[in-house]
Amino acid sequence: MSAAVLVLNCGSSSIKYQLIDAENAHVAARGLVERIGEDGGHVQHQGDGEPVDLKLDLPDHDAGLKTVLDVLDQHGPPLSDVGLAAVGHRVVHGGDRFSEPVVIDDELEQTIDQLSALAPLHNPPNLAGIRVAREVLPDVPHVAVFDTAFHQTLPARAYTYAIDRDVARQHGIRRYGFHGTSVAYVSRETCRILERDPARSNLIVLHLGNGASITAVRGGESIDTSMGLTPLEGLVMGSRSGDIDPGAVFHLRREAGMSVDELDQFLNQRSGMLGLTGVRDMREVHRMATDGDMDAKLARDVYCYRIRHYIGAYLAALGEAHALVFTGGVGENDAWVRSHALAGLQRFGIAIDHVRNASRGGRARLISADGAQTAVLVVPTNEELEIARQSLAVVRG
Ligand SMILES: Nc1ncnc2c1ncn2[C@@H]1O[C@H](COP(=O)(O)OP(=O)(O)O)[C@@H](O)[C@H]1O
Ligand SMILES: CC(=O)OP(=O)(O)O
Ligand SMILES: [Mg+2]
Repeated sequence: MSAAVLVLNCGSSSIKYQLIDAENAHVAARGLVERIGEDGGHVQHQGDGEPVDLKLDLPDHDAGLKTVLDVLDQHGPPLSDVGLAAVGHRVVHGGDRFSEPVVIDDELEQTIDQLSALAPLHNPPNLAGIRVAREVLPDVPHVAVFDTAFHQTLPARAYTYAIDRDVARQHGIRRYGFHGTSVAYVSRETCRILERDPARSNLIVLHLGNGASITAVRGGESIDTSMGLTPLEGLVMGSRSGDIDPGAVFHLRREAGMSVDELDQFLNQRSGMLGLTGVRDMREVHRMATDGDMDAKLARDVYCYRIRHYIGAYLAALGEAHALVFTGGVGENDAWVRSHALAGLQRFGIAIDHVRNASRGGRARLISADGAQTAVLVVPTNEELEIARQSLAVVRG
């Protein structure tokens, strides 16, 4: 029986896809569709032949996804030959309804639609992808894998905001947490590498990508996480502010005359590293800092200090951490951020070896100093493989 899963991660203007064998982790094809709904649409595909690079206008997700299927047909491997077991969809917000992946039907589509208000940047494109994919691949089960699912174990004291309980209940205002698929994968990998029993392991997982979050994991379960009602809270991100006094929002509404939508856009798309420096990519921030740009230097400092602040909080929440793990584009590649985020934590049992930290390569590795109490690791995430595995498990029951 085929274990092939087509994994789709539909963003606002992009579609990332992989065709994966969920049993042996073999990737038969992967690709990226960019600039959907903008000028200069772009498709990059790597199947079983030469890499494919196409420029064509893609008015919407419908056109984007149909192009993916065409490219698979022409450049391989065609889905008709593969015999798909499932299509796995990344869905960012699942509210408090889903602690497991779910086979998608019309009712689930409606629920994801209702949850769009809580993740306006993420859920609408996720849903657009689901609708088109179900239409063009009607005979394959489609599975939703939620970013929020792994965090459904949060205790009430960690997910409750101190506001009027009736208002909170009525509007679903609580911490949900995101990046859960990545955190679940990375946590399991970490315990496997360290040969630790997950049930007896306390971990702090830092997912530092475009979005960034930190999670405290005890016994394989999330017990606290930095993202909240939406993926805006917590760490400083590429274009999102992370933590900010809500009073600043009222102040900007009154004094700067920003509308609610403008404020939403301001904090989600024009803040974070982009707001502080004018660029969102950490590599660019480093280049500017090296050239002496004071804003870039401050931004790096703010970014790392916020991480350290949360590590302190989660050490206190866990009592002790057996491992601290970096993942995501920044976490996996940025030795400077890793060493500055952990600076001064030796007394808490956290110390990195600078030679190990500076070593490159896409593989999981230990970077802590010999003798340090807490293992520090870099573990590349693989959300697509995790989605493929979870999707296959659901359809096989
Ligand atoms: N070598 C690098 N050094 C520092 N940061 C990097 C490096 N490579 C990628 N990044 C950062 O990682 C970000 C992308 O992270 P990633 O986890 O791949 O993103 P996404 O959240 O879209 O999945 C980029 O925006 C960039 O800031
Ligand atoms: C939830 C979230 O922030 O996702 P991403 O990092 O992909 O933007
Ligand atoms: Mg990501």
